Amino acid sequence: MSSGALGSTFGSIECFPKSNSTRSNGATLRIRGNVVSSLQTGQHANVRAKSSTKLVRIGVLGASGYTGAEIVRLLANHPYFHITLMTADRKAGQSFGSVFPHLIAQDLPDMVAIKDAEFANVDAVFCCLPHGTTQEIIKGLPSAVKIVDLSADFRLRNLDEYGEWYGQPHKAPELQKEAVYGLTEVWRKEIRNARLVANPGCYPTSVQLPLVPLIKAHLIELRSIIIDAKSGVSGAGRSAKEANLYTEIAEGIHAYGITKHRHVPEIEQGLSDASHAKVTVSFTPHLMPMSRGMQSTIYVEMPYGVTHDDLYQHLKTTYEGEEFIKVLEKGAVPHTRNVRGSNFCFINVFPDRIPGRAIIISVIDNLMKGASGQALQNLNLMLGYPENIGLQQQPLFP
Ligand SMILES: NC(=O)C1=CN([C@@H]2O[C@H](COP(=O)(O)OP(=O)(O)OC[C@H]3O[C@@H](n4cnc5c(N)ncnc54)[C@H](OP(=O)(O)O)[C@@H]3O)[C@@H](O)[C@H]2O)C=CC1
Ligand SMILES: CC(=O)N[C@@H](CCC(=O)OP(=O)(O)O)C(=O)O
Repeated sequence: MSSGALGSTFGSIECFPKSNSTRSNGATLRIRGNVVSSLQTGQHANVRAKSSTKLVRIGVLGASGYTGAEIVRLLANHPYFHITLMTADRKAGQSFGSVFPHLIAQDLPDMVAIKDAEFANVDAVFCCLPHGTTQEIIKGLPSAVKIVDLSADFRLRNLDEYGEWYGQPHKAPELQKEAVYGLTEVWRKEIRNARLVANPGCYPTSVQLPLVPLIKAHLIELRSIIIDAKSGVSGAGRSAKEANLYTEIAEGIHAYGITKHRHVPEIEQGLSDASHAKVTVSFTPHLMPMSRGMQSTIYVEMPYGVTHDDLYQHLKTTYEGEEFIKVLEKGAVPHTRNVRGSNFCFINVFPDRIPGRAIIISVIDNLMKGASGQALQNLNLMLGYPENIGLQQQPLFP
């Protein structure tokens, strides 16, 4: 099912295939007319819809962090998912509304420490924990529980590479084998059947969405791919760090992780899969004085005879039916502010003044398509729902 078809499905939920109405955990979902209208009329009606259906029980591990809070925000508009477990570390024992007052209107369980979490009451989890802590926790989950892991712990297939870039040996190699990489528009078929999805990093999402189709179509040279990327500060998580103080970030921009950022092997794995050859990239991330948003400006060389217009047309055709990937009108510059708070990725292609080269710009919201938005898109797919449920909010502006 392409997400292009989902727009119409969303407005006529009674037409879901029968197979989508019975869950493997025995919970039965009855989709009724009132759910359709509640989807269209927002939160209040949505609560009504939730109470009239048997819901998928969701755990949010690391709910007191930025990506956890974003999942909770999105699930407020999800008619079939209901949060039954939330965990925190330093903030365990606190109510979610006291930690995130903007979400105080939701009826949610208090946050507990992982050691006190009761997984018998969950059907699926979003794991929003720091990398390194995630592997052991996931290893202990009941096998029936579906998992979308937002950390980097299951993204790299090569465990030696994981050890090298993350500075510690992998603690769950057997689980790594079953993990499916969650770049939805590229691995949709595999994600549908997965139990464990490794949600991509934010930078790798913004880079691979434009480059994977172009590489598959042999429209760019594999050598000399240069990625200049910029992120909002929420990309670094919510825990206090001196380098992320307002005074260190405001009114300036700086590069970091030059030549050794841990997203390099993830990007190279995805591009190498697309080309069936080893691809290497120059990648330099920068920190920007904004809370959310991410831009990757990508400089590529084209084979003789290929023009930037060929790249543009190919991306336009590839993503024509996709709800969340928008290749803009020719010449329009993607702005991070135009995707803020949404699951969109905006892309465009420009000719370089140097013949034979092109410049690709891709923007996302790092907390949405770069993390929690894509994670929800994936869990929807894994559980047989239309992938856009809970994700149709438009960008915030200004
Ligand atoms: N922020 C972003 O844009 C993106 C983040 N990611 C990844 O998603 C994951 C979560 O990121 P983010 O939400 O930004 O991080 P935060 O630092 O904001 O949140 C981390 C969460 O994990 C909890 N936690 C920390 N240490 C432990 C531990 N040892 N055991 C159990 N729980 C713990 C924290 O609890 P408490 O606060 O109570 O201490 C908090 O709930 C990370 O792996 C990150 O790399 C991926 C893509 C983008
Ligand atoms: C601004 C900032 O610090 N960003 C983070 C990337 C966030 C992300 O996607 O991290 P994971 O790969 O760990 O999931 C960083 O550069 O480490």
